[in-house]
Amino acid sequence: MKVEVRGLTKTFGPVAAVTGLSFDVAPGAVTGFLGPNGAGKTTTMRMMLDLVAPGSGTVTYAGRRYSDLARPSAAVGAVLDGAGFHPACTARDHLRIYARMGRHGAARVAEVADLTGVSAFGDRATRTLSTGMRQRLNLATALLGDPGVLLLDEPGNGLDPEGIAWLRGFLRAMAAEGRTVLVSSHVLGEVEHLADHVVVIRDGRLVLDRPMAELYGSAAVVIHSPQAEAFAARLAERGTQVGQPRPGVLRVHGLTTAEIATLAASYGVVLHEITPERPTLEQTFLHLTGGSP
Ligand SMILES: Nc1ncnc2c1ncn2[C@@H]1O[C@H](COP(=O)(O)OP(=O)(O)OP(=O)(O)O)[C@@H](O)[C@H]1O
Repeated sequence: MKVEVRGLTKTFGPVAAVTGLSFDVAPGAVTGFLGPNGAGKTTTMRMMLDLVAPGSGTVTYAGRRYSDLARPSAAVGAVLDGAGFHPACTARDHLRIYARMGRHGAARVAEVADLTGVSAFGDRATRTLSTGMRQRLNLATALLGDPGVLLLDEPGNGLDPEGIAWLRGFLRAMAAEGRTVLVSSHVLGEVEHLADHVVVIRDGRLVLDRPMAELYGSAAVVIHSPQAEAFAARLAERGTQVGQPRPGVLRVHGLTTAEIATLAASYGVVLHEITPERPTLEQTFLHLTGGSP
């Protein structure tokens, strides 16, 4: 289900939280929604869920507004900051209550608990849960309606490295099933190995909206070779841009690792190491926007 955000604007008194914001979120992919603290990510996501009324602009899901969806929680699953649990409720009871409210069927409780790892602490009172466990429980709640769209506000908050790796794999699998996944983060590196597409906002305005692959389009390849000088001369002869940062090391532009390895083999050049140089998302962001993230 494609999500279309068009011309969203929201002011809180004198604060312009979001201004004329438009972007699409495509199905079958993970879109990273990035911006520094206070950029307007949460406000945008709240407007996407009809929790905050926009000053102007629209959000549609496959052409329909959130309020016009027949069963919103079966179409759009969301995890926003500050979701509350009844403290005395167990994690599993919390899921049961939400399953009943959304008319999702009792069998879904065990399914989402297994999917998200909540089963491991299902009998514990929610007040005793760690931040990471709460994140999992929020995610499980969002999944009860088996929604085609997932909107997640900083879902990595409070997760340990293992939890983050799990979340990454989980969200990639959700996208692979054809779902539309939007994940906000103020840590640009967090979505680096997760998102297919990035939407970056700052001060409530769109800064960048493009496929992740394009962010790395101009990356160089660094090679180590005992015949670096000879190889550099060969590459330069065929018009390839090549630099030599230090003896035995070359930085090659405009060729893939496979093309370089094939050329080296054809020239009888031994390579010890061949590494695509991927600038971090932070560096790329700085380069593209000329500001600090
Ligand atoms: N209810 C509100 N009343 C007044 N100002 C608000 C309200 N909600 C948000 N703001 C302001 O709107 C701006 C955008 O905030 P928002 O929470 O959307 O940013 P964010 O990108 O989610 O930030 P963070 O990464 O810190 O969560 C901020 O200046 C914030 O102070």
